[in-house]
Amino acid sequence: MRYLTAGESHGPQLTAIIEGLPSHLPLSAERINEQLRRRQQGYGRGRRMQIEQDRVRIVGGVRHGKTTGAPVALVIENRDWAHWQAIMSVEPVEEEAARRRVSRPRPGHADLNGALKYNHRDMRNVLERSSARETAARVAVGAVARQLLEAFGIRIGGHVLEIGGVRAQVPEGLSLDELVRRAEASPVRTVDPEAEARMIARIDEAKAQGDSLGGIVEVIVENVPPGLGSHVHWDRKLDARIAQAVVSIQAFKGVEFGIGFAAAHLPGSQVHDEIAWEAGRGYFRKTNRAGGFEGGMTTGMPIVVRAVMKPIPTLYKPLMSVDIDTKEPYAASIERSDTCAVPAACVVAENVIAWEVARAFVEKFGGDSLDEMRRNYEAYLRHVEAF
Ligand SMILES: Cc1cc2nc3c(=O)[nH]c(=O)nc-3n(C[C@H](O)[C@H](O)[C@H](O)COP(=O)(O)O)c2cc1C
Ligand SMILES: C=C(O[C@@H]1CC(C(=O)O)=C[C@@H](OP(=O)(O)O)[C@H]1O)C(=O)O
Repeated sequence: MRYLTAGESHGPQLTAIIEGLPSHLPLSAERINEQLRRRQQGYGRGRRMQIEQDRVRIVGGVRHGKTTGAPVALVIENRDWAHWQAIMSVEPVEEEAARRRVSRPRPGHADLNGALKYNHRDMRNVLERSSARETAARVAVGAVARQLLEAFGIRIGGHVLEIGGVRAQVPEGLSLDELVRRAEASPVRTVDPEAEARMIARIDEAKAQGDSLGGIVEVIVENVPPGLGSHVHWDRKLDARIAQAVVSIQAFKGVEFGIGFAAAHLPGSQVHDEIAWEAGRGYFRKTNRAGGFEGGMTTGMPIVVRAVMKPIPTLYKPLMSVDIDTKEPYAASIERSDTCAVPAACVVAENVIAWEVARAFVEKFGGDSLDEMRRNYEAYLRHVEAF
């Protein structure tokens, strides 16, 4: 499976095309909208989220509620476009004022690198596409993948572990259902009410100071069969694909699986997971420090991914930059901006991970029709059980 997205932050719409979904998959626009709605929430976002009410339109590949096997095309309109039509016009615009030209690149954003690379003296041409507005399209794509995974009982949940240095305590043995229930009820998507209050206070403080905050999110995927991904070639390792997908989210800078970076300072005996077998359960690991992967393949234990988001680059109290016209030092441009988008980014991470797991699932079990996939999946489960 593959997908492409197109569209600018303040253009008319975002567009996504997904190719390679099996036929006969029931696909609900409402379930996609549910993920889009989740992405728009979260304490610390700016005014743009009050303007948008993201809803998907399925404009290809689905008939009478089910996929046909043809590419699935999705559209999400930008309500803000109404205010930006002249600035974002596809046709040439004469007046300078109608351009809202950006000439002072923001440290930490894509502005300067993109301008140098694509030879744009107006950095709006860069920021419009580098903007995390594009994550709405990726969440819609992930929400489709999620519906495929759920048809096979695979479930995904996420929560915020840290914002601005405030770390949540996650109770031992919390079920995925309970974790999701608590995170959904929290404005910062955390399971720890005490940390929640301190995270909110930190966001308020940062906002008052014209500053911004990052954090850490955790995503868990349960009921995954063993053997998704492959050890035989670098670009088929599923943990590596997930890492690429997560770090491709705007402002994400790092990813770890299971105990992650702690593996660097622990001896092997405290890092690797002992293998066991029980009648009725088959093979399993006694612990899950590996976070669900060995050799680039799923072990059958839950996939556990943590990822770091840096603070938002646009600062209301801007850092110094250079005006590309005068080459003089100037405070960077101020575009309307979020203070902290970690809770929203957690939803993005869930959905890009859903996509990668679904892609590996289709590779393993075939992607022409859902029935065919199910036959292959069930035969494989019988093979694993008998092994
Ligand atoms: C959900 C979400 C919302 C974001 N909102 C903003 C924002 O309001 N202002 C901003 O400057 N950056 C925002 N970012 C981050 C930038 O898009 C990102 O830092 C930029 O594209 C540069 O890419 P890089 O940080 O991955 O290097 C957001 C990121 C995410 C995931
Ligand atoms: C639009 C979204 O996020 C945007 C991501 C973003 C950036 O620079 O990444 C900058 C802001 O854009 P604007 O200036 O229009 O408010 C955010 O609102 C969204 O998440 O849907």
